[in-house]
Formats: sequence, C-alpha cells, structure tokens
Amino acid sequence: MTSLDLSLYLVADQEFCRPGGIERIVAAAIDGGASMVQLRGTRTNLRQFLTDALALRALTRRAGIPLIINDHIDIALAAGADGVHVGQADMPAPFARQLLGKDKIIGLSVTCTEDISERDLVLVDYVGLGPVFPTRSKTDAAPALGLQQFAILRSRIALPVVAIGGINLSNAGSVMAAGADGVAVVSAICSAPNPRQATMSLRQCIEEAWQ
Ligand SMILES: Cc1ncc(COP(=O)(O)OP(=O)(O)O)c(N)n1
Ligand SMILES: Cc1ncsc1CCOP(=O)(O)O
Ligand SMILES: [Mg+2]
Repeated sequence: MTSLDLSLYLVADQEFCRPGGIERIVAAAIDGGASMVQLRGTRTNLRQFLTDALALRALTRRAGIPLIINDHIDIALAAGADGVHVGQADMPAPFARQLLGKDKIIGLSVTCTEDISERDLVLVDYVGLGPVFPTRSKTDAAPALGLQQFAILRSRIALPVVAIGGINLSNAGSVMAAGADGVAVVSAICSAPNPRQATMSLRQCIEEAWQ
C-alpha cells in the first residue's frame, strides 16, 4: 500500500474546481503541501471523471502522494489510482476490498455512532469523520458533529481519522487538537483565490498543532 499521510487531504471536487481548472488547482495544492488528493464529482459524467482521474494520477505520481477516487471503484481501477473513498451509501467495505485487493487504500465515511462497524473498520485503512462543522460542499451531508462529538467518536476508532466538513484556517488547529490525524477540505482550497497559498497556510496550522 502507498504510504498514508492524511495530514492535509485535498478533496478536489469537480464542481468547485471548475473556474480554475481541476489540474491547476490540484497542482497548486500539491506545491503548497497537500499530502493526499481525492477526486470527487457528484454530477458525474463518467468520461470526464476518468479524464480528470488520469490527469490527477499523473500529478500525484510525480509528487509521490496518493490519489483516491471518491465512490467509483471502476474509475479507480481504470485510472490506476491508489484507492477509493466510500461512504455508508456506497459500495460496502467488504465488496470494495474484494474488488480492489489488499494493496489499495480504502477510506470509509463515518458520520455518527451507528456507522462505527468493526466488520467494516477491519477492512479499511482510514476513516473520514464528519461533517465536523456545517458545510456547503455536500448537499446531503449529515448534521454537523461539533468538536466535542467529533472527539468522542474519534476516540472510539482505532484507525487513522481525517476530519472533514467546514474545515478552514480558523478551525483546523482545534480539529487537530480534538484528535484528528489530518484535515480533509474542499472549499478551503478549491474556492480559495490562491489555492497554493491557502494550502501552505493550512499546512503551517497543522504543523503548529503537532508541536
Ligand atoms: C475524506 C472523506 N471523508 C468523507 C467523505 C464523504 O463520503 P460520502 O459520505 O460517501 O459522501 P460523498 O463524498 O460521496 O458525497 C469523503 N468524500 N471524503
Ligand atoms: C465530502 C464531504 N463529506 C462530508 S462534508 C464534505 C464536504 C466538505 O467540504 P468543505 O471542506 O468545503 O466543507
Ligand atoms: Mg460517497
């Protein structure tokens, strides 16, 4: 398995990246210190999704960081990505693992206590826990956990956990202090006027939280 550094996980959403072009934004974020990239598209034209996956695979390979594909195991396999991220309404973890084999990275979303299933957790590599705060980037997001509930759920998960949902420079430090191994962001980077600078600032905030 490619090494897993969840510290600053860019979820490159096709919708949010449109104005700047997804490749340009992801390249800037990698330059600024993103440790991992996910390609996400909710109104997905699969041809365009594969085209973007192949382009991002070239960028992430050059940088030596993992590329994760949201939801679509077929696209992950076709593009030679490093893994997939699945949620509670997506391909169940046992089937995802069977299709991807033991070496690919699988991430699983957890939004509440009921989602914490040992059967699934033994099969995946990390958990995306959230939304921690309200988000405008996912229309069907579960209610925000808040920092206190995030910390409680995080303590019940033995795997690496990346926090997601409404995370930005103003709250990334407190999320790290609540037990996250890293932060996953869409708008804080994809909608920033300067995605490279936004990533560098988040990276600095995470490194300060480690001290
Ligand atoms: C790192 C990370 N965590 C959570 C999610 C959300 O996945 P899911 O609940 O399946 O929702 P969609 O993103 O598919 O709309 C994620 N994508 N990445
Ligand atoms: C994909 C996803 N899953 C839970 S919240 C979310 C969206 C996060 O986007 P943002 O960082 O802009 O709040
Ligand atoms: Mg999903």
